[in-house]
Amino acid sequence: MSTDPVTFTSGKAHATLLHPWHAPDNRALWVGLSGGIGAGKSTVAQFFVERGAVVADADTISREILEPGGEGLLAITPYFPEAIRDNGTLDRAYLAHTVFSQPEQRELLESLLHPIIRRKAEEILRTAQPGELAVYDIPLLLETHSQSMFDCIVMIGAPMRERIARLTGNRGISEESARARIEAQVGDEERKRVANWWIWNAGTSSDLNHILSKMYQNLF
Ligand SMILES: CC(C)(COP(=O)(O)OP(=O)(O)OC[C@H]1O[C@@H](n2cnc3c(N)ncnc32)[C@H](O)[C@@H]1O)[C@@H](O)C(=O)NCCC(=O)NCCS
Ligand SMILES: Nc1ncnc2c1ncn2[C@@H]1O[C@H](COP(=O)(O)OP(=O)(O)OP(=O)(O)O)[C@@H](O)[C@H]1O
Repeated sequence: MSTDPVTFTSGKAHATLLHPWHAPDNRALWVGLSGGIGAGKSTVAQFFVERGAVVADADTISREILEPGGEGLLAITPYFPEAIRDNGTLDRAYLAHTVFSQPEQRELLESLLHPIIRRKAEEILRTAQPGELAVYDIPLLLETHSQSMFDCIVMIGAPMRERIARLTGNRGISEESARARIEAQVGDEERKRVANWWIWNAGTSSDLNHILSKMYQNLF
């Protein structure tokens, strides 16, 4: 019997089953999807959306709760009053600069927002029925110690140079800002330690789609 890991390859991209896992038979399969900024999580999440999965997106929830009147904005206002504009909206660029240049400010912000984000994500994911996929797209899966929520963890990585190029090119983020966020996140070696599936998104978008299709067949 072969002990080679299961790997699907397309061009420079691959998906490898690093740690086998078991699907539950009486409820939805909960998948944690994570990876560093710009590695390709949202692209993978979209793949799952197109196949009918229930998907919760931590960044989207985080934005929603920071809208005027949102639970998150109310929680952070006493601690970050200078980040709230006169019209009651959040100055996200100002807050980003504050928290990504001062780790203790970032930890404060996270301690206020992460419990709310997690509660709202769980509300969404719990709507998935047995036989369905519940996928949580969460950049800070490891940093928030969320591993135990999931049956299967899919981690995605990509070469640093390409992540920076994709972020500065497609998303209009400055290189300095991208690097500050990368430094605030765990590295790929730590991610691989908990990953059931490891996706290396070093090829084209079509390579990524190809290996995702293979991995998806393997999930059921
Ligand atoms: C600081 C904020 C206002 C900056 O907003 P901005 O619109 O510039 O970025 P956005 O929210 O779209 O996040 C983009 C990416 O930045 C990275 N990022 C965001 N927050 C963090 C963080 N606390 N630590 C490390 N990386 C982070 C993630 O990779 C994320 O995908 C915002 O990111 C925020 O409120 N962060 C705290 C909440 C949080 O931890 N969110 C991450 C999901 S749990
Ligand atoms: N294989 C690829 N080839 C070229 N571009 C890609 C590839 N994969 C993703 N991209 C693009 O790179 C950018 C970052 O990808 P994506 O938004 O999926 O990353 P992310 O991990 O969700 O980032 P964030 O942490 O900011 O949410 C997007 O514009 C996406 O379209």
